[in-house]
Amino acid sequence: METIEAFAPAKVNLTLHVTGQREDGYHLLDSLVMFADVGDRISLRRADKSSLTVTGPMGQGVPTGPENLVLRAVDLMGEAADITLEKHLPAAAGIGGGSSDAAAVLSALRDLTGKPVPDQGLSLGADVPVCLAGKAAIMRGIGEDVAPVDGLPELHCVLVNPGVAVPTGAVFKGLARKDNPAMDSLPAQPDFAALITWLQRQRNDLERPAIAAQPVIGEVLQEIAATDGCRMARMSGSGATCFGLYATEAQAKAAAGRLQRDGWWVAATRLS
Ligand SMILES: C[C@@](CO)(OP(=O)(O)O)[C@H](O)COP(=O)(O)OP(=O)(O)OC[C@H]1O[C@@H](n2ccc(N)nc2=O)[C@H](O)[C@@H]1O
Ligand SMILES: Nc1ncnc2c1ncn2[C@@H]1O[C@H](COP(=O)(O)OP(=O)(O)O)[C@@H](O)[C@H]1O
Repeated sequence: METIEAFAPAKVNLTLHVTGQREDGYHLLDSLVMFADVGDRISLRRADKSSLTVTGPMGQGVPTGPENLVLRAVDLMGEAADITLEKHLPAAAGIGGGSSDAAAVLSALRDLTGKPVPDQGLSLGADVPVCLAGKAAIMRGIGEDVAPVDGLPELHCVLVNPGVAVPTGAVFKGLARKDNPAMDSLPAQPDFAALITWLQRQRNDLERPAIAAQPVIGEVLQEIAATDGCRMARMSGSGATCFGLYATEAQAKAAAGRLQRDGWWVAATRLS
């Protein structure tokens, strides 16, 4: 049977405004999301019974049982498959590793079988619909409302994770306010300078509670901001991964070199 190779890119929340809370406890978001050119790699083959092998430099500690989001994605599609998941992204890191893996599997099985993806995969996680869209988008609701955004410039970026896992639910619980202002409207077809100017006026509302839980995130942000050419530094998702944005690839690569520390995961990448 045919083996399919799929790429599951890191998701970066360039902004993350928490604008309210539903009765079931989930929070309403307003977030500009882009995708990196670093990510996990998946190979998948339909089978009579599902199996999963996890490999790769960041594979340690990733669940290999039915709780892994790739197996839950196969189940959701009513299929069975042998999967090898090569982990390059840190888990529980605010860059959607598990959600992006799940979305890659959903999309591969949708293409292979012609079956639709139930509810855009929302039942697997609030980040799955935007990962399934797989391109720059504004995400609203709890994550189910995804509006693709065209005309953004590619961004040179450094991602830094200090090796501490931050549980998403706990960070949301630490928010002082749930009803923060939404994003300003995004300028149409912004160039790099205009996008940076706009981004600097927006926020990640989860940064403060994440830093309270893991103060090292504050250090990471300061260290990124101090690198040559850094135009802005912010945390992605519920952390602990933070990003820096640069005008050139050379600056992003030089910054990645300077940010290497024992136990830190650092990647120079391009966001689109
Ligand atoms: C915060 C975000 C921003 O993109 O990213 P990550 O930090 O996970 O990467 C996402 O909304 C996370 O998406 P995902 O990681 O798929 O979340 P889920 O598994 O659905 O939810 C984990 C927990 O986060 C909280 N949660 C999540 C999403 C949301 N809109 N409101 C919430 O309150 C809930 O407590 C939930 O139990
Ligand atoms: N394929 C997967 N890759 C990474 N983590 C996974 C996967 N499947 C399930 N998990 C579990 O999901 C949790 C959140 O992981 P992840 O989606 O990477 O984080 P985040 O939502 O912060 O971006 C982890 O703690 C891990 O135990």
